[in-house]
Amino acid sequence: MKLSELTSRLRKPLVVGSLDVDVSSVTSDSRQVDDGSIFVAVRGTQVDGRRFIGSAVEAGAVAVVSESAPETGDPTKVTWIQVSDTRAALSAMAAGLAGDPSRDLKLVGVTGTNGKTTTGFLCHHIMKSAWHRAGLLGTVQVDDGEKITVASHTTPDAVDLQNLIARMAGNGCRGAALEVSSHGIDQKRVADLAFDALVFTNLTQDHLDYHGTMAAYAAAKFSWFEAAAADPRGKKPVAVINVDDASGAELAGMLRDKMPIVRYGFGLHTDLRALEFRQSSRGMEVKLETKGRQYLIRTPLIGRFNAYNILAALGAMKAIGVPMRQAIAALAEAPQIPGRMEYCGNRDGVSVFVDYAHTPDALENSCKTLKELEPRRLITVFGCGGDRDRAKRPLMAKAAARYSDVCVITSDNPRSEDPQAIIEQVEAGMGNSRYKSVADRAEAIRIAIHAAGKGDMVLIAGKGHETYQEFAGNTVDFDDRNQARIALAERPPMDEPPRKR
Ligand SMILES: CC(=O)N[C@H]1[C@@H](OP(=O)(O)OP(=O)(O)OC[C@H]2O[C@@H](n3ccc(=O)[nH]c3=O)[C@H](O)[C@@H]2O)O[C@H](CO)[C@@H](O)[C@@H]1O[C@H](C)C(=O)N[C@@H](C)C(=O)N[C@H](CCC(=O)O)C(=O)O
Ligand SMILES: Nc1ncnc2c1ncn2[C@@H]1O[C@H](COP(=O)(O)OP(=O)(O)OP(=O)(O)O)[C@@H](O)[C@H]1O
Ligand SMILES: N[C@H](CCC[C@H](N)C(=O)O)C(=O)O
Ligand SMILES: [Mg+2]
Repeated sequence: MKLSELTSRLRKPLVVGSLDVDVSSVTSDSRQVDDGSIFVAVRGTQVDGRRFIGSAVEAGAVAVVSESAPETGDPTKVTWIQVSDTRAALSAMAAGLAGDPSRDLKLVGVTGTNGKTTTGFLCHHIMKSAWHRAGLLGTVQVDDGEKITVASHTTPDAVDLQNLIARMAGNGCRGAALEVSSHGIDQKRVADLAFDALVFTNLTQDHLDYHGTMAAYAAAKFSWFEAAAADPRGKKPVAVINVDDASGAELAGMLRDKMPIVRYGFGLHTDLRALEFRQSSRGMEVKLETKGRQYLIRTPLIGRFNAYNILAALGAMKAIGVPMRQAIAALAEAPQIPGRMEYCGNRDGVSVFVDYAHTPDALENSCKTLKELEPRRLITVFGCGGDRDRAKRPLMAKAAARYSDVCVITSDNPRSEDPQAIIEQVEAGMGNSRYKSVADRAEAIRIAIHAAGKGDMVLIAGKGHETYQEFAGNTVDFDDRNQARIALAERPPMDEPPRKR
């Protein structure tokens, strides 16, 4: 492709050099530059990508995109393009090179603090049952329609994203579900995708390390909807919004005259309304009303929060034209979503669940869900990630303490932080509740499962599907589910009642 075909997509570029150049790829990482690449020098959160312009040119870059005027290099050899927003330029060029693949399939995007992965999996499952092939992209895995691979980000960078969507379309996927993180929106990773349905699940505290304030965090989420309303890119996108959530209601108000909206929730003034919800340890039933008709949904998922995720998925399916009855039938066979309320077995009457709750709201929801199943005691093992929102640590403690009989505070992914210091910040929120702190996560899981008695439930929260634990400078293999199974298998024998002579 000629460089000129891509620069036509940029906002007011200042070009020094020739546009009649063949280009093969675009990247913001100098380490991925090849002959014919365009190097986009992004000023990142850690380093300024302009530092790598020299090495990118040496590696074969034929064009450099930067927010500053040419400084190095020879514009007769390397074309220099100055723009005001390099992340936007990266996204626009990536879409151009990939051939705007989001036009070729129905694309559902899901944003919100909690529930993106779950809703994404549900949409993917329903689309697959309706259309045979569908794509999925999110925190846990990527399904390109032919192969499933492990994901590195919730929302990958614009180049990987565009290429993955192109692969899905090429593999015959008629639709795809994509998790849209606030980082992804803010860093314009999704800026050049045309969505058919944009789902908003909820907004509660997380990621303040990145966004600074809840207002900025909300603004990032809202901007994705506003952009789609202002520039639908040839589609007629529908916003699917949880209006029981205060931010969701605010968003629906903002979008009222700008795009079609499907409002969902348990409250009145919804287009998809849950009327009743009943659960057991084996699944739940939700009675739903839409357009004056009632439906009964049966699914193996549990938890009121999952009733919301089901409404979100059904709202998205409605937006992309999957018939309601077909979608509901598929939900009866909903898959186990890795690490989301995943049942890990029962021994001696002790049952163990692993869940990815790593925000105050999620932890409260998962503890409450298990407590509602009336265990003798709920024992919760959890910790908080390092190098992430610190303000959520005592709040997660408060949420866990509220519904658990005993907590075991441990390490999540400490990353560069001191594990003990994180634990102390968690302890600050425990109040007078019963807890024990054990920094070693395997040991904490073992202690919780071995201390449990008949009728108790153990919840291991925070890491869900993760198969590693990240410490300063080293990442080790670690899987809560395996640790839970090991601890269950190694449970010491229960005290036998004394035999009568
Ligand atoms: C804070 C954050 O979001 N960082 C992401 C961001 O990095 P950045 O733009 O700040 O990059 P940087 O490290 O400062 O480097 C600046 C530029 O120099 C380039 N560089 C750097 C070194 C070099 O030798 N050559 C070179 O060209 C880099 O490629 C980059 O373009 O863009 C990178 C490329 O897309 C991401 O890999 C990186 O994710 C980091 C690893 C990360 O941990 N991100 C997390 C917080 C994240 O994105 N999470 C969200 C939400 C999770 C959820 O709630 O589900 C997600 O979507 O996964
Ligand atoms: N709709 C919801 N509302 C509140 N909590 C939820 C909801 N759905 C799931 N949860 C809780 O949040 C945890 C994470 O769920 P899920 O992975 O679906 O969210 P996510 O938005 O993808 O999270 P992440 O941002 O980390 O990728 C679950 O394990 C559960 O405890
Ligand atoms: N996508 C989230 C996942 C957090 C998971 C938790 N285990 C942690 O490490 O804090 C993040 O990167 O903030
Ligand atoms: Mg996710």
